[in-house]
Amino acid sequence: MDNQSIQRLSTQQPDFESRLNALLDWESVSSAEIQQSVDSIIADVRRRGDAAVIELTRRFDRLDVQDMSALTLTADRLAQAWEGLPEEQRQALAVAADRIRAYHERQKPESWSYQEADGTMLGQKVTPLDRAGVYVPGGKAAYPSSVLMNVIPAHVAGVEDIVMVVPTPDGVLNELVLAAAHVAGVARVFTIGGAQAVAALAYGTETIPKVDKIVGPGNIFVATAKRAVFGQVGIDMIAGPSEILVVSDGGTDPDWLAMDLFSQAEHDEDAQAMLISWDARHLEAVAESIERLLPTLERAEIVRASLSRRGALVLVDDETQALSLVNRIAPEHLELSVEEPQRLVEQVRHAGAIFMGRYTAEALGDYCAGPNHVLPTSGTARFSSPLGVYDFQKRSSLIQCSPQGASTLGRTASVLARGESLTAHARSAENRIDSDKH
Ligand SMILES: NC(=O)c1ccc[n+]([C@@H]2O[C@H](COP(=O)([O-])OP(=O)(O)OC[C@H]3O[C@@H](n4cnc5c(N)ncnc54)[C@H](O)[C@@H]3O)[C@@H](O)[C@H]2O)c1
Ligand SMILES: N[C@H](CO)Cc1c[nH]c[nH+]1
Ligand SMILES: [Zn+2]
Repeated sequence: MDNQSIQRLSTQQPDFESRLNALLDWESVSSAEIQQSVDSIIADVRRRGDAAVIELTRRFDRLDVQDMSALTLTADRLAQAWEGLPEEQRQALAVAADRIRAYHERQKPESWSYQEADGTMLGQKVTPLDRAGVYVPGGKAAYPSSVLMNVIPAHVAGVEDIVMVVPTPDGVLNELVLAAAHVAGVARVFTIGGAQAVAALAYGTETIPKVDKIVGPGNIFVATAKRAVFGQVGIDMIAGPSEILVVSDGGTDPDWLAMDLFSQAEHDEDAQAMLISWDARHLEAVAESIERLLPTLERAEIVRASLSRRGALVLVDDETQALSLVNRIAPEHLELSVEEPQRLVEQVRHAGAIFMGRYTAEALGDYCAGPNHVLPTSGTARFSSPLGVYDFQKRSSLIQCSPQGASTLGRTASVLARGESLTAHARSAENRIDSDKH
C-alpha cells in the first residue's frame, strides 16, 4: 500500500483530521521566500517599468529581447495564428467560444430603477470596467481555453479595452493561445508572465497600460503578486492550483474516475485530486485503475507527484458523511458521480462548479460546456463564485428625489444626522424640506 501513488484515508482513522488538513493546506506552500521575491519584482517594475519587465522576462522565461516590441503581439499576428490552424482546431475553438458566450450572456445583469409614490426614483446603474487585464497562464502548459474563459465574459460585460498577458517560456509561442485570443476579440497581447506581468498591469509601464482589474489564474508567483497589488487594482480572486473532488456511489467505471482525478492532477504538482466513497471495494478498484493507467499519461511525473502530495481516496461511512466532507472542503470542482445527482446537489452548499452524474466529466467544463473554468480554489468557494460577467462590471446607486421626497427624507435624515452630531449633514437635508412651498 505504501508504494501506491495515491494516499488512502478513512474517517475511521484516528489521525484522519490532521491528514485531511495537510492535504487541504495549499496556502502554506506560499513561503516567505516567494513573498519576498514577488515583492522585489513588483518594486522593480514600479521603479523601472519596461526595463524591469524586459530583464525579468529574460531571467524567468529565458527570452533574450532588447525592447518591448519583441514582447508585443498585434491583432494581425493573432489573426494569422487563427488562419494557420487546422480546420478541426478552428472549429473546436469556435464551438467552445459560442457556448461560453451563450452561457455568459445569461449572467448579464440589468440596470434597474423604481419610483416611489411621491415621485422619488431609486435605482442601480450597471457599468463595465474601462480596461481589464487578463492573465493567461503559460509556464508549464499553454491554456487556450483560459483565454476564452477570461476574455469572453469581459466582452459580454461591455469592457472596451482588454489587455492580455501570457508568458512564452523560451520564446515559444502557442498558436492555439493566439488563435483563441483572436476568436475572443483581444486586440493587444504582451508575452510576459509571472509577478512582473501582474505588476506591469497594476501600475502600468511606458508600454503596458495600467488596468482597472486583473483577472485570471496562475502559479504561486502570480497569485502572490495579485494579492499584493489588490487595492491598487481590482482582482477577481486568488486562484490556487486546480482541484477535483469526486463523490462516487460505486456505480461508475473506476477507469473513468481514475482519469477524472488525473485530469486535474496533471495541471500541477500542487494540484489536488480526491475521491470519496462509502464503498470500500470500489475504492480498491479505483486505486487499481490509478496504478494501471498512470504510466500511460504524457504528464505521468506531474500526476504522480500531485497524487502523492495532495491526492487521496477517502472511505466514509455513508452518503451523509460524504456530503458533510464536501461542504467542509468546498472544492473548486465537484463531481457527483452517483445515480441521483439531483438529490445530492440539494445538500451541496460550497463548490465552485458541480458536475452532475456519471457522464459529466469535469474536463468538459474546462473546455466547452459553457460555464467558466476560472473557479474559487482552496476552500474559497465558501465565499466566492466562478469568474463571470459580474466581475467585469460595477454598480452605481441612483437616487433622484422629488420635492416631496426631499421633504420626507430630509426630516428623517436631519434627526439621524443630529444624533451623530453632524450638523452640516442635518442642515443640508433641512434646506430642502418644504422648499417647493416657499
Ligand atoms: N483555476 C484555473 O482556472 C486554472 C486554469 C489554468 C491553469 N491553472 C493553474 O495555473 C497554474 C499555471 O502555472 P504555470 O507555472 O504553468 O504558469 P504561469 O503562467 O502561472 O507562471 C509562469 C511564470 O511564473 C514565473 N516564475 C516561474 N518561476 C519563477 C521563479 N522562481 N521566480 C519568479 N517567477 C517565476 C515566470 O515569470 C513565468 O512566466 C497552474 O497551477 C494551473 O493549475 C488554473
Ligand atoms: N482545470 C483548470 C481550472 O482549474 C482549467 C483548465 C484549462 N485547461 C484545462 N483545464
Ligand atoms: Zn483542467
